[in-house]
Amino acid sequence: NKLKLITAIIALLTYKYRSHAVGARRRNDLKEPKGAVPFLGHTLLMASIPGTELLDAFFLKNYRELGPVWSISLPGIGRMIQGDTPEMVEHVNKANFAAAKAIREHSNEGLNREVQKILDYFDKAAASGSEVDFHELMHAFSLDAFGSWTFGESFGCLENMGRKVPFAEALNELLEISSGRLVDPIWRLRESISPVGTNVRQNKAVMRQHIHRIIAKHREQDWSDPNKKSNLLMMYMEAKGVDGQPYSDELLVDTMMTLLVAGRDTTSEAMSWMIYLLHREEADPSILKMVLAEIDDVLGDNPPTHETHKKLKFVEACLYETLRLFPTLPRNLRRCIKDDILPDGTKIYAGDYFTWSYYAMGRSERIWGSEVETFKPSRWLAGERSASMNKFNPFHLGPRQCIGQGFAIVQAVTTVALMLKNFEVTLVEPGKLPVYGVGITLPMACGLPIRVARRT
Ligand code: HEM
Repeated sequence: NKLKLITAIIALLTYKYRSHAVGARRRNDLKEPKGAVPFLGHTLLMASIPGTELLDAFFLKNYRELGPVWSISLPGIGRMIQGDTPEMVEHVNKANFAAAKAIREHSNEGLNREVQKILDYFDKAAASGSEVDFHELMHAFSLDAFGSWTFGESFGCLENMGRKVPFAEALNELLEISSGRLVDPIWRLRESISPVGTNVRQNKAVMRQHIHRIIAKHREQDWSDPNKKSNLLMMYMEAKGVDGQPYSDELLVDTMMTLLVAGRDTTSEAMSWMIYLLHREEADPSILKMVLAEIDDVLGDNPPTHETHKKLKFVEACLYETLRLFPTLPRNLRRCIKDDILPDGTKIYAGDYFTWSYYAMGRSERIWGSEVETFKPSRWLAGERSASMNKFNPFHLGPRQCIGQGFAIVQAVTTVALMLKNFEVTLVEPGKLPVYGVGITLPMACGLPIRVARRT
């Protein structure tokens, strides 16, 4: 009898979960990619696609074949409804989030100092004719620039290219591990029984101790000195939380870690994709010409300042256009807290995930029309800019907008402007589209080899 009962339960469960994952609701009203299996839903399908093809071979493909609304189910996660229209993304994000305050304070001085290190590095590479992995260089630079701006102290990655910087190593390893979690529903179990869990703890400790040291150093300085140099960490140390109390050191460390993780790869990878798009074989040469003309005109022989960067409108437009084609935060998601109906009538239930792909939206003919494939910075210039922003913002719009947007734009625009003002860049493989890596952001899996020559 027991055996019969067990068989009956298994048969019942197999019937119930015949086409979707355990824990997810069955939805006949939603389109789904073919390939779901009992209990596991779309897990095997997703796992069968190499991470380096996931955005194109899964998200973009399904968007093109199934339309802007479709859905998958994954065990341990549940139902994920993918909705890639500006209206749906806006609707879901109108939830009651407290608006984050944008970080507007940043110092050009620290940034210019870090960019100078790249120029020195390029000078050596130009003299020796050697290749530079631009993608790797940008990762190192962004971490240093972030340290300079946030704590008034660089991490020294640029000076130590090719050598190990413990903080950077720990960060890289942690980012890689967290990217792996995205495609592995049982990552908790895997990490608890493998050395990966220990790695996570050790790397976190390296990073946290470093930031604790910097906080302690800041506490020792004379805060009454009117000439003291301020930085972002000091602003947080002076701020008070909702309870009226200053932030604890643990919270300060968490905050710095969050900013670091949110800001380093997104910005550095954006610069890599931008340099690629401006110099690839099929690039329209008139665009680079306009970039150079603007840089020469605005910067002349002076270092960039807050004022000059505001005038580099075409360079900024190139950055936005880069982020349309290669959004360095390629996907996003929200967990719905209440039952809701999307603007197209699709029902979404509490506990379901709503997900959207900036990558698919940036490449959608439905949204951009026939020139979707063209790198056309002018769509982000006055005249077309607000229409483009309404369709898509790679920094997100509304209350959950990226708080580092201002910093990212200043950093990317200033850095690219100073590099191109001084150096002519050539891609080693101008006809080859870099393969993107697996990640929360959009890295180049094999880097971006370039050569540089002093611009005359
Ligand atoms: C090209 C560079 C960047 C891109 C494409 C980007 C993109 C985004 C996007 C799309 C969001 C919204 C996430 C969500 O809604 O869940 C976001 C949030 C955020 N970004 Fe950025 N970001 C960039 C650079 C930065 C930088 C430099 C920093 C820090 C200095 C930063 C800090 C943050 C933080 C803290 C949030 C969370 C805000 C919140 O949840 O209220 N980002 N970013």
